[in-house]
Amino acid sequence: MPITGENLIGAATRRGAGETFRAVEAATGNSLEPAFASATPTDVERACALAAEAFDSYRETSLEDRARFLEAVADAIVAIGDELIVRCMAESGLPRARLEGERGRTVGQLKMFAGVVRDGGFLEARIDPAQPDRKPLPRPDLRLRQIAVGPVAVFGASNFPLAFSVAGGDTASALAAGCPVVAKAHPAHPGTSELVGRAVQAAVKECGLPEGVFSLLMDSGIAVGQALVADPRIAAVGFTGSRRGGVALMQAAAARTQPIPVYAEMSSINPVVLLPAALEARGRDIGRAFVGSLTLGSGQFCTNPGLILAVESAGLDGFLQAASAALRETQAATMLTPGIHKAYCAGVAALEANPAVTTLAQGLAGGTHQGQAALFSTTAQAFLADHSLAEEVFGAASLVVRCPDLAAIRAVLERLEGQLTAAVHLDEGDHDAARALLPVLERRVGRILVNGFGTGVEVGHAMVHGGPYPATSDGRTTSVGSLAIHRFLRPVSYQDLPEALLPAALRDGNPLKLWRRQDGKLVAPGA
Ligand SMILES: NC(=O)C1=CN([C@@H]2O[C@H](COP(=O)(O)OP(=O)(O)OC[C@H]3O[C@@H](n4cnc5c(N)ncnc54)[C@H](O)[C@@H]3O)[C@@H](O)[C@H]2O)C=CC1
Ligand SMILES: O=C(O)CCC(=O)C(=O)O
Repeated sequence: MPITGENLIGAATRRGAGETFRAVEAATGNSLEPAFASATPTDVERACALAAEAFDSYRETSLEDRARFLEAVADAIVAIGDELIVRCMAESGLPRARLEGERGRTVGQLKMFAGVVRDGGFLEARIDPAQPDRKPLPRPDLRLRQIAVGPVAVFGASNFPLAFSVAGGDTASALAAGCPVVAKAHPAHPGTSELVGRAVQAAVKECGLPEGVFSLLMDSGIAVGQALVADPRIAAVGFTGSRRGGVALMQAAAARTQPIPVYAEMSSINPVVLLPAALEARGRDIGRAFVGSLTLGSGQFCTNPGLILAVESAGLDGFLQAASAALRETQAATMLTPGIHKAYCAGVAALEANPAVTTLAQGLAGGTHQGQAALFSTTAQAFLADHSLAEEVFGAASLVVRCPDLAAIRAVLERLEGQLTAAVHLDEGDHDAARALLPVLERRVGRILVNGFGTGVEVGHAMVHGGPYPATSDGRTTSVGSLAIHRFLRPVSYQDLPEALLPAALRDGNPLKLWRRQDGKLVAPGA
């Protein structure tokens, strides 16, 4: 499939008339062909108009047709073949095995949402039958279902060019909910974006859906994204990226005449608590496993373990020795973009220059575009006194906070902003300490895990990939897993509608065979 550098606007391909730009080969910094041209305000307007036009018909597609469409998108992505992986490797610097795995996750995610759609549970159908004889007042017939919110703007992430990008979790969950999507390609991987975008475009056509169900816009800067969020036809935004970018989109959305929700997944340092019994029993093993998680994908995971908390002990010394030894042998790895590499180097330099911070170990030095892993330590007292130490350094750097006691660990956790994950390493002897920390962790994070690290999010039904601000803009939601669909739904009540006017999900006789809540009680289809 040739990459042309065009915008995909509904069924059409259209060369933008805005500023041109090229993808950059992450490993070398060289430009890649072809030239991409940024979309213009007219392109944004056309994509949003088509999305609005498609909305009423797309959101009422049958559950089976919508599920088949999601599967067709998955199949079309697989059908691109190796060309997708090769282009993505060049643009992102990520290795083949990682990207093949990420493609599997992307396809699996689309198929999971196909299952969610077929099941129909997301409609949350509820029926409170009329009680005409109720005293003192009769009760009306009330029926409720969830409907799609409207066209969704999706901003792909630089660090997951497939699973969190053009046909990633935000797009899959929005399409599953019944929302058309206008995606804004990340300028770090425009070729990958176009290939995936063309696969979605082909699936829309193959399934006979209105063309406005999907569009893809290119931009070297932020103008297209700003125009998209400001467009009155866009009803919600999905974003993964920097805190600065996410906050800018939240502000743009809030400044609209009709404000809309922005679901932004932004920054997180993912505290890891090492409890005393676990450290004493296997501090060295935990140290080696920690370095594996820290350096995965050159540390470019929002779930990266950026903060380690432990009480001073021989076990902690063992952890630090093993982690430092493993880190010193770690190869430097290509980072996603020169900008991300520069930001990482600046973050590491700031830690090195901080008098309260000690450099424990560094990975092997690398080339111009490669990130060198680094491990630092400080004290709980210094951490609590210096807010800059809690800032995300996006890459393979982590800070160990040496604590005098468990109370200091708790004080550091209380100081942290919202996080995506917290990991606790524990043995049975640590259960009392862990129990005492759990309420703090629940207040701070979206996912609590034991004896592991947060990198590598499982896509499933019980997953929360979210957390209080600034981990995300709305801690009540998740961007991974089937619950992500709820970001793009809203409930509507139908009072006293004649049967002929009711949506199928709420009709007598339950034609869609849904689980429904009847007078508050869950009733199985056919019951
Ligand atoms: N926490 C996380 O999951 C991630 C964090 N990052 C952080 O973000 C930094 C930069 O990485 P990027 O991926 O380029 O993130 P970014 O936030 O700068 O850009 C992400 C997307 O949002 C758009 N955008 C950014 N600012 C905007 C604005 N003001 N108005 C409209 N659109 C805007 C960009 O064009 C891009 O499409 C990294 O160095 C890292 O610190 C990056 C990737 C993931
Ligand atoms: O750890 C993962 O699998 C996902 C990480 C993520 O969401 C991100 O880095 O943006």
